[in-house]
Amino acid sequence: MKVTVNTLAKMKQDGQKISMLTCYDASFASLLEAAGVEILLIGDSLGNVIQGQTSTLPVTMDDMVYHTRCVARGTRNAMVLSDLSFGASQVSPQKTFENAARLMAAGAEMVKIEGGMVMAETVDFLTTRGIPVCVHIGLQPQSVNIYGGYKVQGKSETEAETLKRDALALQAAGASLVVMEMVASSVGKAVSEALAIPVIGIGAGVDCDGQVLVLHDMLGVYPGKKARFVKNFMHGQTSIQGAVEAYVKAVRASTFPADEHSF
Ligand SMILES: Nc1nc(=O)c2c([nH]1)NC[C@@H]1CN(c3ccc(C(=O)N[C@@H](CCC(=O)O)C(=O)O)cc3)CN21
Ligand SMILES: CC(C)C(=O)C(=O)O
Ligand SMILES: [Mg+2]
Repeated sequence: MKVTVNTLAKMKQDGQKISMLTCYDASFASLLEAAGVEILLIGDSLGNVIQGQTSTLPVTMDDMVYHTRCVARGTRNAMVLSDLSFGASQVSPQKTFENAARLMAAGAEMVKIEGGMVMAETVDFLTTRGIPVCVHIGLQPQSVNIYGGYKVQGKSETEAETLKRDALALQAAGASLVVMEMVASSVGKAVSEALAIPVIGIGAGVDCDGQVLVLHDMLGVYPGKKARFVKNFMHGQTSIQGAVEAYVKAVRASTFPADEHSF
């Protein structure tokens, strides 16, 4: 059955964990959805894992549209979610809509935007005009040059409160989904409990409503630096299908992420 915003909302209500993985092409799209992955994210991490860049900043909207088309052709039931690339969502709600519309025309069913409270107006603009939005809070990789590195976010009590306040404001603005990256497990739990919409964590602890990893990280084929939140699911498996099924099973059973993958 087709995974929609309603499916995801019901899964949160029923306490069923949501599995999400990044995906960049049609062959992996059909493999991932056959293994039970609910959401396929065409992430701008394709800059790192497909293009060999050292950050996501050089990725263009043309790149995102191309990979979204590839994934959409291989997908029947999973939800297709695409990142807006750096520069595509920062200028104005109007320009963001134009870029998001390109992704939707290419086969995306929801778009993801990095940013906190500052993106509330944009979230409202898109969602009132037909485009469901996922907001990416906590560590926002497109802001790596502001942070001076990929660092855990929401460390102090006040920062954690700001994160929760931002998430609530974005939900009120119409967001359907949250991705929360690299925050303490206690923050992941608090934000997931505070929100009605599902929160998908990456390095945000086991108490989020779902989990996401970069495909190449969880298959152990990315040659770059491995973040603490990454687990190689090929260990003990003899096929990629088996590794992805093990990931889905671990997310559903809340055995991933373990403490060793959390902050
Ligand atoms: N292959 C890949 N996997 C990713 O998860 C990913 C990308 N690429 N590209 C875009 C962003 C960048 N991300 C990153 C990149 C590095 C760290 C990292 O080095 N983390 C360290 C530092 C922790 C700290 O300073 O406290 C870690 O040990 O987790 C984390 C997330 C997540 N995204
Ligand atoms: C790490 C995930 C959440 C992402 O945004 C990406 O793959 O680009
Ligand atoms: Mg991204």
